[in-house]
Amino acid sequence: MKMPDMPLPDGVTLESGEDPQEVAEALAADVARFLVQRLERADRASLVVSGGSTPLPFFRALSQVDLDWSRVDVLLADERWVPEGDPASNTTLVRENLLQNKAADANFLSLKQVGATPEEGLPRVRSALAGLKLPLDVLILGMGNDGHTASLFPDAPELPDAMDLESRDLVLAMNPPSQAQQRITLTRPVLAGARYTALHLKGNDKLDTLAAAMARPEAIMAMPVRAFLKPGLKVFWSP
Ligand SMILES: O=C(O)[C@H](O)[C@@H](O)[C@H](O)[C@H](O)COP(=O)(O)O
Repeated sequence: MKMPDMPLPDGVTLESGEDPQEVAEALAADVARFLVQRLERADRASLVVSGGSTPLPFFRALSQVDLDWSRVDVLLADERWVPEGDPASNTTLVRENLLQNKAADANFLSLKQVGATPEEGLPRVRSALAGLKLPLDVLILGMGNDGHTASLFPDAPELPDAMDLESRDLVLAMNPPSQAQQRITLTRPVLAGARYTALHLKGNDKLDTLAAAMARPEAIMAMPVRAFLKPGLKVFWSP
């Protein structure tokens, strides 16, 4: 694939192409290879995906892959606190596009549980995730142009807790004033421990944001995605 001319932090790789579909398929093939390897060594594997608009072709490509999906636990890195079926629901996006075809046998662990607010729903979300083994196996992150990833938003009052590497919380409620919906997110220590991490980006604007994130690696609270620009990260980008 063609690479944009961009210096990357040590150990971070970039795969890029002109065609978003082709890049999504390359990511799906890479993820599938990793999942198959994990399933040779472990009873189950976890696959953590992000919502938003970028992952749709990746979900559809991955859903066609032949592997033992009955041993894969799928969950979201973050969710908007809206009912299933709402156009903003990441759960609905995943159910309709990833948990289909060959992947219909996967076990889905939902971050959206009963409760008027994410704070109220947290105990049920923790119960839903009780069987999840850490470290996570595969993590696919997205990124917003404010430098958020998952629901680690720079303007969320809960950000210091969610970014705390000493925190033992698996999930936290997030209330960023910039967002239309309340959120729930896996915390940084959980996300950052994943065995395989990819950052899936689409659009020239995202490349500019990535360059801005790389320019000041230490300022992670201003752009939380910076916390994930570390050795082993695979960036997949298309215009
Ligand atoms: O629920 C969400 O919104 C996310 O999980 C979020 O972190 C997303 O990955 C980025 O905002 C990128 O979103 P786009 O793919 O729509 O640009």
